[in-house]
Amino acid sequence: MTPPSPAYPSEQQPVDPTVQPVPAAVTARVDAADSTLQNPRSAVIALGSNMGNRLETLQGAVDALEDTPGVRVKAVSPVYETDPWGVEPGSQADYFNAVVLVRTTLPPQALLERGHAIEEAYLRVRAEQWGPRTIDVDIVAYQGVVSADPVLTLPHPRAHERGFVLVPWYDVEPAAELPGHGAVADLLAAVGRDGVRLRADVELRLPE
Ligand SMILES: Nc1ncnc2c1ncn2[C@@H]1O[C@H](COP(=O)(O)OP(=O)(O)OP(=O)(O)O)[C@@H](O)[C@H]1O
Ligand SMILES: Nc1nc2c(c(=O)[nH]1)N=C(CO)CN2
Repeated sequence: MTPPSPAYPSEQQPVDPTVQPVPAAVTARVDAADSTLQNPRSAVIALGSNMGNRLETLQGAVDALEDTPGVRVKAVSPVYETDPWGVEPGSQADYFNAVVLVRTTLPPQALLERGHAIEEAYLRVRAEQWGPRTIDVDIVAYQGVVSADPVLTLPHPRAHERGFVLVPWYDVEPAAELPGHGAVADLLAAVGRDGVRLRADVELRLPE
């Protein structure tokens, strides 16, 4: 009878058969996430609502962003009441719009997913493009990132032509630049403030 073979070959370290080698791509992703954690990025988020209690919903979205691990809300713009953009005039209720500046250790895709989760929490229905909604959370810009990926296009592909984004963004960050498009101040001068009215009687709270 042959003797049982030793548990480990005598000249080698014990090998745990349940441990798989970590692929280099995974190591690179973990390292990249580590460096993001130590180095928060700034992002600009546009909020819009034209169904239900618009102010309460916008405030809920601001609070939900602040409650997100890895997201700090740094500034919240005044609230603007705006004509629905991109649709037949009078076909939808007016929007409340605002812009939020955040610092985040989340990568762009995770920030988008958080935005979608907030939309779902407010029972947003995606029935038609530019249709009415309880809440819309758009990532306008993420640091200087430029990407044509349709799942997350950065900067937002239509931000530069939307007064309802540029007006509140300019309020909270007058020197801002939209990557690939130039200064927000110049874009705003070109687009104008038509259909974007300050609602000085309401305001969003910056979470403590
Ligand atoms: N920068 C971005 N911010 C938010 N969503 C984006 C962005 N870039 C691409 N998307 C994608 O766009 C898809 C449609 O988004 P959404 O339903 O909010 O469009 P919309 O608000 O009707 O129109 P618009 O994109 O013109 O604001 C989302 O599922 C998302 O994956
Ligand atoms: N005024 C206004 N119009 C819009 C808005 C919005 O937030 N405000 N969002 C849209 C799709 O993102 C389409 N049209």
